[in-house]
Amino acid sequence: MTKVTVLGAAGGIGQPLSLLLKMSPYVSTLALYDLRLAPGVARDLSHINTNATCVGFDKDAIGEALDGAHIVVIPAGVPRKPGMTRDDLFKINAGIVANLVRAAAQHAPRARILVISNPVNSTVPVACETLKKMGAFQPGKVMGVTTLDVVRAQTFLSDSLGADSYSRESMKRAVTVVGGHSGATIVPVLLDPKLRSKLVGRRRYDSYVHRVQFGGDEVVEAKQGAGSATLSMALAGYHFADQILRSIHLEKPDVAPLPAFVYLPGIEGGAELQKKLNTKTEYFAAPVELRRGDVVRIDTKWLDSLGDLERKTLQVCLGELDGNIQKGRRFVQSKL
Ligand SMILES: NC(=O)C1=CN([C@@H]2O[C@H](COP(=O)(O)OP(=O)(O)OC[C@H]3O[C@@H](n4cnc5c(N)ncnc54)[C@H](O)[C@@H]3O)[C@@H](O)[C@H]2O)C=CC1
Ligand SMILES: O=C([O-])CC(=O)C(=O)O
Repeated sequence: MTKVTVLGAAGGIGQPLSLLLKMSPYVSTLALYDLRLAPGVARDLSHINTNATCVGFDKDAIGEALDGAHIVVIPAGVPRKPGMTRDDLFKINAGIVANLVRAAAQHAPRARILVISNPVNSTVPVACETLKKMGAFQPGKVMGVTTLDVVRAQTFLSDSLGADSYSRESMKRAVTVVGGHSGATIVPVLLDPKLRSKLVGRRRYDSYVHRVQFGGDEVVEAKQGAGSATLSMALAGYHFADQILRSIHLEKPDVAPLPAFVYLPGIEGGAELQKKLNTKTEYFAAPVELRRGDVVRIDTKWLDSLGDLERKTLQVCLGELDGNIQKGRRFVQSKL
């Protein structure tokens, strides 16, 4: 019996993500919560003939929505409009994430918390610091969802190499993404040396990396003020949640370990990663190993396949990441 609660379930990401979760054989209860419309969305989904029971909750029923959840997914918050950076969302979304995480700790203390709300590089530190303050922080249970970067990195690699010879499906183990989830902090890492050699031309590599780093802007511009990526994000969020669900149900992962933006000092492999990267950063996205739905180890194998250009991209990432992290930490620490 596995309960998943979606906070922000009536939004652009929340609705299709809830639809995908309703199709999951691992979900027995799907609880939808939003400030508006969640009971309506839940009623709609509840007519689908899959086993998960889908229930929607009004704004003042967050406790009930969260009660006993094994996984809490948070896509609540405002999205970008053209001309904005993810960091511009911090003012509103940091408070939303802090309040929702506080409620999750109270009503679902054993839940894995999957943070989608932007800016992830700061909202994950907000979540972790909020939990630390409550004495409820379990590092292996808080994950920033960066799967969309991996989905894009695979799609754009196929585009860049020529989809006729290098299909999108065949890219699944060819590239991962580490670092963070905004602009220069997004670092694609090619795992297949043969493919790397095909991208060697400096300009080709640079334009590939740029497209992965700024893929979000492409969607924001194309949607002309009506929001950011929702459908591709719902799929990516579902892929990530599916790996957690499989792990809870003692099933083997069906894809290469996905990255998540996590708190390094609390997780095995975190100190090794900091040492190898020569950084003190406390948060970083890297492929993670799961056990019973929790992150138990950070994978460092990808470091062995780094090329010179990737090392440079990583240095730029680390330079930028710290400011995002400190912003999140300060937000919580300033609220005594
Ligand atoms: N991690 C990632 O890769 C990605 C993250 N995002 C982020 O996801 C967030 C949501 O994006 P969309 O779904 O497009 O936005 P949206 O505006 O369509 O939906 C957000 C939903 O959150 C709800 N909400 C706001 N405050 C809430 C609260 N306190 N409690 C419960 N629900 C609340 C709203 O009522 C709305 O239904 C944004 O911050 C966006 O930047 C978007 C794409 C990718
Ligand atoms: O770009 C945005 O604001 C939404 C997002 O995080 C993405 O699409 O990667």
